[in-house]
This record gives sequence, structure tokens and C-alpha cells, in this order.
Amino acid sequence: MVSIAISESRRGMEDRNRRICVRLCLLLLIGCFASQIFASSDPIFHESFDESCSVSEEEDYKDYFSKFFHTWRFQRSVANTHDIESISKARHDKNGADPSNPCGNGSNEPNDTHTSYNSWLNEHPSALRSFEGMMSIAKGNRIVVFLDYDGTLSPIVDDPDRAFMSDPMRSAVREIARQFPTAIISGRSRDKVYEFVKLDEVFYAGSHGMDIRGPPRQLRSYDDKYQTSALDEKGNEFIIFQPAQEFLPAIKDMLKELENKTNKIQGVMIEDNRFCISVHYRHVQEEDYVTLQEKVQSVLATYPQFHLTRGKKVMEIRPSIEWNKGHALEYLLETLGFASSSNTLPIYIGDDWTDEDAFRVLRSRGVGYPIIVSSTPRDTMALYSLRDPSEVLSFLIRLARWGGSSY
Ligand SMILES: O=P(O)(O)OC[C@H]1O[C@H](O[C@H]2O[C@H](CO)[C@@H](O)[C@H](O)[C@H]2O)[C@H](O)[C@@H](O)[C@@H]1O
Repeated sequence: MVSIAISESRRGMEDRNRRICVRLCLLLLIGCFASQIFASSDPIFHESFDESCSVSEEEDYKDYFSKFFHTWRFQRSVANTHDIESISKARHDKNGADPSNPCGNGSNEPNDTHTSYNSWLNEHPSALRSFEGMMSIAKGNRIVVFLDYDGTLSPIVDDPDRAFMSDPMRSAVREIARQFPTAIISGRSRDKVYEFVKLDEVFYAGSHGMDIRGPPRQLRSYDDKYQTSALDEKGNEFIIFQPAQEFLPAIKDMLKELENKTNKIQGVMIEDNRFCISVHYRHVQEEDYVTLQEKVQSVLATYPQFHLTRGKKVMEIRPSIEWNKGHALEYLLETLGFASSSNTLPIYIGDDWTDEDAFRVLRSRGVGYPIIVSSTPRDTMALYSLRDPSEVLSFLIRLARWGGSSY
């Protein structure tokens, strides 16, 4: 009897201990979860996570959780500018995407690429699949649309002079511009982008934002010597903002020197982007990469006020001023009169490293949708993704329709 009583009381104690243990574990788990939520300083996360739970039909739980973990991981930041290290690193990469990314285009294993792209998609959900959720958050806000050109509105093609925009894309951008203030921010010269796009409804920023044609509002916070107002053929006023004006003579000299020094290397193409220079190596033989890079760097050595950044199979020479696509986005928001308004929701779609500066601005503002165009996984500050310009087209059509019906 005594031994039965002892073993029963021992069993009772064990049960109680097990229950206490389970409760302690549960409390510990809840504590960890809550601390991660409150420790996150990212307002986008709070906004999307809170609201997306009630809004989206298309956005499934995978998306909610991916946003959660995504924001968690944003503590690690993407390098500010992807300065050129070595173009020879890009040789295995079809489009010249980040060669340091082991999951990038360099992979020879199609299944691996597929798997890693799918897991990357969990972190950067498709803006098409997430559309309903994104728009229910956007409702009541003033949407402003920013678009990159190459690789976003037009596909990446072999000849930079033939990167035409399709007619459906042009119609979609026109529709977007009718619904929302819209700007195109490109690494190209402003004139060249206009030549491709041919829409008067949009604002243009060329040379990575160093040449802006914006709304007629002169900003006191910017140096007057960089802002000039002018009238178009219809008598409408606009402002030209060019913060790198004093670099123009040096750029002209550098262009000549670059052409002279590289003309023996087959396949090099040098593009005058007005306030920047692009040295394209898409058609250069791999064995000439190092020579080309050395030649470009030897010219640059005599122009210490410039630096190199990298795009898709292109070296970009830019004046070393504190100005990039992110600054251009902020400048345009300000001239449009939306910078300080709490219900402004900017959307930025871009595919290149230079677009990361604009993504970063949206992230630090805590509002807006940075969307990367990429069909391979890569490090990015963007929250959402679209695979290629054809998905950009679908997104813009949907956004314009949404704007027309419920905005
Ligand atoms: O800011 P973006 O509008 O994306 O401009 C970045 C560069 O785009 C262009 O080059 C890229 O697209 C070409 C056409 O598809 C392609 O041939 C080239 O390899 C890509 O790098 C443009 O020609 C450059 O000047 C821009 O800097």
C-alpha cells in the first residue's frame, strides 16, 4: 500500500513537473516572439504585418511570415554603393549581376537556381501575388510611382541603343501617369530616356538622378545655382535641377581619353550619359576584361573627383557628389509637395544596383513599396519583387486599373 502511494505521489509529482516544464517552455517561446516583434524598428514591418493579416486574399500565410523573417533579417544591410572591384568577377554572370552572390546567375545547376529563387521569393514576395494586400494598405494614401528604365521598362538587350520600350509598356506607363504622379529615374542621359519613352506625362531624372526635369517648384533647401526654371512649348513651367554641373568639362575630356585608350579593345562601347559615363563590356572578350579595367582605372586616376560603380556588364563613371537615385526620389517627392505628407506612399521599381539607393530611402522613410526586378536571387533592400519587365507590365496595368476604379 505504502509503495503504491509513494509511486502514485511520485507520478503525480512527475506530471506536475512536466506541466510546469511545458508552461515554462511556452512562456519562453512567447517571450522570444514578442521581443523580436517589438525590437524591430522597421515601421514598414509593423504596417504590413498588422494590416496584411486582415486584408489579403491572394497573400497567403507564407507571405506574412516571409515579411516577418524578412524584416528580421534586414538588420543586416546591403552595401551602400556597389563600387567596382573587378569586372573579371562578372564573367560567369549572364547579365553581370552581383558576382559575389553564390546563388546568382553564375550557378550551373538549374535545380539549385530554381530552389534558391523560390526561397528568395519568400523573402521578397512577388508584387503581383501580393497586389491585393499591398493595395489595401495603400488605400487612402497618395501613391507616387518611380520607375527605372533599363531592365525594368525595357528588357536588357545586347545593344544599349536598341533598348526600346514596347507599345504596351508605353500605354501602361501613360495610364499610370494619368492616375498617379510618375517619374522615371535612369542612369541614361535624360534626353535618351525621353527618346525611348516619349511621354510628356512623366517626370524624368537622367544620369542617376543628376539631371532632373521636375515640377515647377523651386526648393529653398537646394542651391539655386543648380535649379533653373523654363517653359515648355505649351507654356508650362518646369524646373531643371543639375547638381553636378561643374563636372561637365571634366566629363567631356574624360570621354575623349577613354575613347582613345580603349579603342583597341574589341567590343568596348562608351556611352555619354551627360553627367555620367558608361563603359559597356558586354561584347568584350573575357581575356580583355582586365586590360579594359586597367585602362579605365588609369584614366580615372587623373580625375580624383570621379568614381566607378558597376551595373549590368557596365562600368559607370560618376562625379563623387552626395547624390544618387535615392536623393532624386526625395527631391521629386519634395517638389511634388508630398515629402512631408504622412499619407504619401511611393512605389519604386528597379532592377540595378543603383536602384538600391532609392530602395534604401523608402526603407528609411518607413513607408512605400520598394520592388526589385530580378529573376535570380540577390541581396537587396527591396521588399517585393517582380521577375522581369513583362511582370512589371502586368503590375503597372493592374495598378493603373486599381487607381482608376478605387483610388
Ligand atoms: O538606371 P538604368 O535606366 O537601369 O540604366 C543603367 C544602365 O542601363 C543601360 O545599360 C544596360 O542596359 C543595356 C540595354 O539593355 C545593356 O546592353 C547593358 O549591358 C546594361 O548595362 C545603359 O546603356 C547604361 O548607360 C545605364 O547606365
